[in-house]
Amino acid sequence: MEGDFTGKDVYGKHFVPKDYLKMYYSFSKEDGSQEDALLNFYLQKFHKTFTVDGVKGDTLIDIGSGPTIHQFLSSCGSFQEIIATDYTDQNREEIKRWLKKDPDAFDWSQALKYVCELEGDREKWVEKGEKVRSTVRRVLKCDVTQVNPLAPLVVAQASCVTSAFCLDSACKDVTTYRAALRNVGSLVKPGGHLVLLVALGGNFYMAGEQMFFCLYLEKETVDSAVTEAGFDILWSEEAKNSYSPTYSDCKNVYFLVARKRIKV
Ligand SMILES: Cc1nn(C[C@](C)(O)C(=O)N2CCN(c3cccc4cnccc34)CC2)cc1-c1ccccc1
Repeated sequence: MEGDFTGKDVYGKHFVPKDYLKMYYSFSKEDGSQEDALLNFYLQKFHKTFTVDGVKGDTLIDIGSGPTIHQFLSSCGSFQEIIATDYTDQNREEIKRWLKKDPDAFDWSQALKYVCELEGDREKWVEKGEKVRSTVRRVLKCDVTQVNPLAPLVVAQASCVTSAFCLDSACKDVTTYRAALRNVGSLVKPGGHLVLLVALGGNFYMAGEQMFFCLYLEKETVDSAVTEAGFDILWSEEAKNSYSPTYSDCKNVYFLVARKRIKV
């Protein structure tokens, strides 16, 4: 089942955050389920990057945040400010609902508890939520196909840029993917870090009843695009895609941490 490229307009019109969040971010009731395994993988790798390996700095920009905040749970203690961004209004609104403690916001408590357990005290999950809320200061529009993805705003280069499942969904081919990686990489200051979470080996994913395009990527394609964008890959790790095959045909999920070369 292959999907045609899902243009930006399709996202804006047909992407329903609540459907997506229910499918990909609802912890199952029984521990250790297949679906949890993948979310736990991302949370463990963000924990390794920021809490164990100590990647830190002044500002972190998250590109293509979608309607999620799981990607901030480990980094919120390592940066003075986090800027969340997304292309679609409904995703930015979903993030703002959670930041404002709107009763209709998605319940991230299971993910908060999991990350607090990784940090050694599961009971600290309420404080962790408040820390995320105080660190995510701005929620901005982004478009990775623009040379300045945050245009018309000009934002100072950041110590770290993270991007989860964005470029693979936003780029129609590898040429566009390489260009988008250069665009996103331009937001990182020299010596700063780039953290990517990529779906590998697939063509589509579902959000509710709607099919969305996913660029078919292999690890080597991502690695060479990151290197050509001016970064040295520090480490990376793959995990099997344990989502139901009806959700997506992607084979693996790929976590990568890279550092921007300092031009001498
Ligand atoms: C899980 C998962 N989450 N997501 C992220 C998701 C839901 O697609 C999203 O909300 N996004 C990314 C695309 N995005 C964009 C779309 C068009 C143009 C954009 C221009 N700039 C920036 C962003 C743009 C808008 C936000 C994808 C998966 C997934 C992927 C493969 C297999 C299985 C699951």
